[in-house]
Amino acid sequence: MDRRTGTLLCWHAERAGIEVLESAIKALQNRRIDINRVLYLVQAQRVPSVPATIGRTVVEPISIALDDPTHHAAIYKQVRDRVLPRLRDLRDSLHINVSPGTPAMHSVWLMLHAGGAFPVGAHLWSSQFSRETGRVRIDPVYFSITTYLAEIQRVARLQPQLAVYEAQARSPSRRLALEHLARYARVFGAPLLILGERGTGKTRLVETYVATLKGRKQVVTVPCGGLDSALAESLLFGHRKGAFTGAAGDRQGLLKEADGGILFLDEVQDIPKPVQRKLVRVFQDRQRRHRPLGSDREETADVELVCASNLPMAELRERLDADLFDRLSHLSVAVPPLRECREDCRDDWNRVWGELRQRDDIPVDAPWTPEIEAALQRSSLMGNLRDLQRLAVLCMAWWSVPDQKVDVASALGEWSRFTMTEASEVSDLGEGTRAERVRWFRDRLAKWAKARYGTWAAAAKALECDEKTLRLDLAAADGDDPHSPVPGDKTRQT
Ligand SMILES: Nc1ncnc2c1ncn2[C@@H]1O[C@H](COP(=O)(O)OP(=O)(O)OP(=O)(O)O)[C@@H](O)[C@H]1O
Repeated sequence: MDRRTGTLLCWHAERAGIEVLESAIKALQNRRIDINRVLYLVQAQRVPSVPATIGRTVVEPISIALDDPTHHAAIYKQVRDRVLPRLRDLRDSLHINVSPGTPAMHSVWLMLHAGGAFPVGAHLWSSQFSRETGRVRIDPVYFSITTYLAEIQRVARLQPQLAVYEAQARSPSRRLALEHLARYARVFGAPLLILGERGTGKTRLVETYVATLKGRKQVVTVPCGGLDSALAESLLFGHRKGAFTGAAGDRQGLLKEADGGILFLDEVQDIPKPVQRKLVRVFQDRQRRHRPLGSDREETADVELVCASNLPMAELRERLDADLFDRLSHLSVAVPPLRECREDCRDDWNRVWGELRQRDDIPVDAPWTPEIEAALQRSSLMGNLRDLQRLAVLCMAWWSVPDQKVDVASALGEWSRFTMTEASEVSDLGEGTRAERVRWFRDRLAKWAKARYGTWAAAAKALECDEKTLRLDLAAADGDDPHSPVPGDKTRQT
């Protein structure tokens, strides 16, 4: 093989000193690459004494202003501005030793290489001192852009960049709900119940926030709607071969599959009643005991249980087996609907936009005009985040590339046709009999007041009733007689 000449680019090794450079030059020589020039990056604040030559190799120090050698962005900027312009003519002759320097410096080399910032034919090397041979060996780094892309795609498939609510919500009601969620999710072993209208982001909260708080990566989500009894049982608990016609082999249930993680029962009220009875045992203690269909042995699993429902608590209680309800409702959090946290609408809007934006010709920033603001403030937003998603895709559809703006009137026109229809179908006054609606209203008023004013005392003061009245309004929604007079509540004694 022919000998080649080239330029070596690397950082000065703070701790090991100039020997690292000498060894790398020697190791490359052994690979028939003669380095005739070194571009030697040194930190401006600590310029070491650098020889003008090493053998026949000329050493050109480049002083880089860096306060913090672990600061990726600062390193990236300095290298891009001060170093890349000096490499332009080094086609097929640039060699970069990525080893000296901090991990942040290594990452910058790799990132620039992946982005195609170096001249064609640039080689990356990694040098290591071998204790066995007492020598430095140098190996090529095969890190092509496709390696990066493959990794990015793999990660994106496993865990897409999911937008999540800001931990510091602006509205008191969402802030309170998230505070409760954080507090409750940290009680390990106890089931957690999350209530909220459809589209309030319950599933997302469980799969991101709750999973992090509980320190469990894997979340096995079971959408419980539409499962018949036999299917639900075999899905959750598994079955043995021959347990029923068509059971050709043993099958592990989702409870076992979620071992070490979280089992999330979404729309838990839809689990068929016979299976609800069997779940009581699972919720009973931390061993999550259950019996696969056709098996005479119980199995256990180390699983954190989380349930969600879009029903209010009182209705959920009616739909669930009483024992199951008792066990799963100890720690419950209600995620407020968007119309009760309008202060958060703009942040939500930006996140929804960011998540749905797929094309580069659509702007990164979500459009925000007085008309959009007014619509989001006025609408009842019965679909919650899904209403924002609908508006976002409509704005994208009505985005005009030449004008670089959205035809807001058209997008909003289409949008309100849907949101109006929904609003008229869903009553803002609850459902059912007068008594049920009154109970529903009192419950919401009490929750809203507590969230709005922070404490029961402050809420009672603002509403000019006593604290006990408000607390009883909550209890009433959980089943107490709404018509029984509450002492001290002047409004209801009339
Ligand atoms: N914080 C967020 N920011 C932006 N988008 C979000 C956020 N949380 C959830 N979403 C999106 O909003 C939609 C509704 O979220 P999700 O499915 O979690 O709600 P849900 O309360 O579980 O609804 P349902 O009860 O109807 O299943 C999803 O498409 C999700 O992608």
